Amino acid sequence: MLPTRVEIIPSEGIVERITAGVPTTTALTVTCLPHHGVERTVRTAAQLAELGYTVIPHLAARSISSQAELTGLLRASMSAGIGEVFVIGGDRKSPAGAYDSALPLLEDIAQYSGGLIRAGIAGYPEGHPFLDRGAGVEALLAKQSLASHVVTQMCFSAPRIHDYVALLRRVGVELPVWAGVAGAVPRTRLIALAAQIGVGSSLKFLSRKGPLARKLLSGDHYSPQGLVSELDGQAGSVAGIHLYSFNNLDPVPGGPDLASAAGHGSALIQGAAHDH
Ligand SMILES: NC(=O)C1=CN([C@@H]2O[C@H](COP(=O)(O)OP(=O)(O)OC[C@H]3O[C@@H](n4cnc5c(N)ncnc54)[C@H](O)[C@@H]3O)[C@@H](O)[C@H]2O)C=CC1
Ligand SMILES: Nc1nc(=O)c2c([nH]1)NC[C@@H]1CN(c3ccc(C(=O)N[C@@H](CCC(=O)O)C(=O)O)cc3)CN21
Repeated sequence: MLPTRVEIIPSEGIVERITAGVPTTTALTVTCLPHHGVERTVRTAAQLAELGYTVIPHLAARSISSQAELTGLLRASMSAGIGEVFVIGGDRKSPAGAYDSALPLLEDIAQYSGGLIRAGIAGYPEGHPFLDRGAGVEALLAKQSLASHVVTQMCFSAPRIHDYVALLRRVGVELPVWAGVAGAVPRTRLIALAAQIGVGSSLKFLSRKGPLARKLLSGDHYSPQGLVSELDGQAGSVAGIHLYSFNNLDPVPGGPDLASAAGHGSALIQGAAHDH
């Protein structure tokens, strides 16, 4: 069974919700949204790390204003026992400082942490709103010597993820790839979020697939369980599952109890299974 990490948004009250319902054995990643800022991400990640979770804060280059701010963020992370971050350009329209994309930030993280912090970088199996496929792959090639793994944008198709991993291997990207999978979130919210973050085309792809799409998107909640089983069944292609929870941490009514979840049999994945 593939290892799973659960992505959360550092919104008000999230630490309390997590401690109430998520076992400390669940690895968590904390997003960095433009309107939240990076300090909030690192503060939340440090709190959760001190409570015993393995936590990976997202550092968005365009939200970091200076090298001094970066060293402060790294110090706070390392003193909470955090040994890994996820580095992205970030959605901020104009950069807050000199870091305008992931690469220069990765370089400074390696330097200031003395190579002690691992870094994940983003991959786009479904394409990207403004990076064409070639530019996306070029960016990965430029970053790979400073990174430990790739995490994909939300994706809804196992073959598409496998094709993407094969493409990366062909062009010389050797990093382990974690497949980005949407959690058991309400279907209408998932569709709105997908459009917002630029994976709308991926959902259109699904809608062309007739009965399969209807099955995936039917019921109140999307269920990632089928996709996760397919990825599990093809061991060796992906290194793990990165579950975008969108803070939907509550077990779906009638689903299994999240607090008793183990491994990636997490209720966050299984919760919506009864929908189908
Ligand atoms: N996949 C994910 O989980 C997430 C993706 N994103 C968004 O995906 C985009 C690419 O980020 P990375 O994959 O880290 O690429 P990157 O930072 O390595 O950049 C690749 C290329 O895109 C340009 N670029 C990056 N962010 C930009 C932006 N906001 N506006 C205009 N140009 C930009 C860079 O200058 C560079 O030429 C960003 O907009 C990022 O915010 C944001 C958060 C999470
Ligand atoms: N372009 C891009 N930006 C991202 O931030 C991002 C990706 N792609 N792809 C993968 C994940 C998905 N992410 C998301 C997407 C939406 C929300 C979201 O729920 N936004 C709420 C605001 C939440 C809040 O302020 O507490 C919204 O209504 O916009 C959070 C993280 C973060 N990641």
